[in-house]
Amino acid sequence: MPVSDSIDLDSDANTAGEETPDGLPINELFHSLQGEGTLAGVPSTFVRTSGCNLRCWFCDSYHTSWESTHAWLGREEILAEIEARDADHVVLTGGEPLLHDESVALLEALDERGYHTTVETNGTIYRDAPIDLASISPKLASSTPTPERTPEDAPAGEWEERHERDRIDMDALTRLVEEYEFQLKFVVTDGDDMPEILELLGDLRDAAAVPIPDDDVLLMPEGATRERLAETRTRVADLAMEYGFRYTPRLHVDLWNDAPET
Ligand SMILES: C[S@@+](CC[C@H](N)C(=O)[O-])C[C@H]1O[C@@H](n2cnc3c(N)ncnc32)[C@H](O)[C@@H]1O
Ligand SMILES: Nc1nc2[nH]cc(C(=O)O)c2c(=O)[nH]1
Ligand code: SF4
Ligand SMILES: [Mg+2]
Repeated sequence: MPVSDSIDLDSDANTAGEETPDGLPINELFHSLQGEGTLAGVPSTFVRTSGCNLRCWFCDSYHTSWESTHAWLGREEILAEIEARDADHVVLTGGEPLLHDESVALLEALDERGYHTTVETNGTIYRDAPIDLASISPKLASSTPTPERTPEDAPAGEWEERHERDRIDMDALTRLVEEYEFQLKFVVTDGDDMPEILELLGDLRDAAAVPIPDDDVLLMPEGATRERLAETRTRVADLAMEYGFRYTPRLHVDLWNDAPET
């Protein structure tokens, strides 16, 4: 059920506007199977924050980035919604969840309660928090919203420069891989993406004080719908075999296509 349907939007904590000290802008909160990465298939509660510092043209969470919509939920309300869902894995995603100071406090509260936490992040922001798996998806040049590749109704061109400037922060990436158990999950369309992935990995391996095994590098096919995935996934699986990286499916798209709260 959409969080906006299950929660009283008129309560003070949900007033749209400034970020409250103990609350987060929440786009949706739901129970599903982890669809991506090394924990694919694990029953998990997803907490999707609103707001992003990037604007990938392909973003499958349009309402957290291009057209940010949300309810404001207090920390205790979020915890109660999570506890009501009975999964011991929690996935904090967005939007970009690490934009928000409050994400740290939420992760601390989840850690105290014994949850396994995965944070889905674009890797541009480092925060010190109890994160069990940093699921980092650095954005390649092919994600940049050029005027030809901007979603319908979105402001054309406006975000191109900013996205291109901010999509890689080597210091943040380095700290994330050094401090947390991690996976690097690249969204791939075709072989043209591979030189940039190899270059980025080379730079990160030079910068980081920890090993970055190929086993922790995952190629994920670009596609927010079954139709689109049918075009990209075999090509991306072939690239994973060719380069010796892992392939990750997008199980939730196979199972539920682009339905919300899946
Ligand atoms: C919506 S993002 C939120 C977390 C964070 N902003 C990020 O990009 O990692 C969650 C995951 O979905 C991936 N993603 C978004 N749109 C996609 C698409 N069209 N095809 C494949 N993966 C996509 C992102 O790369 C990321 O791994
Ligand atoms: N089932 C499911 N698995 C996911 N893994 C990462 C997701 C995300 O949007 O961050 C996601 C999602 O949206 N749904
Ligand atoms: S960084 Fe993540 S949430 Fe932000 S626009 Fe890209 S895919 Fe969407
Ligand atoms: Mg998703």
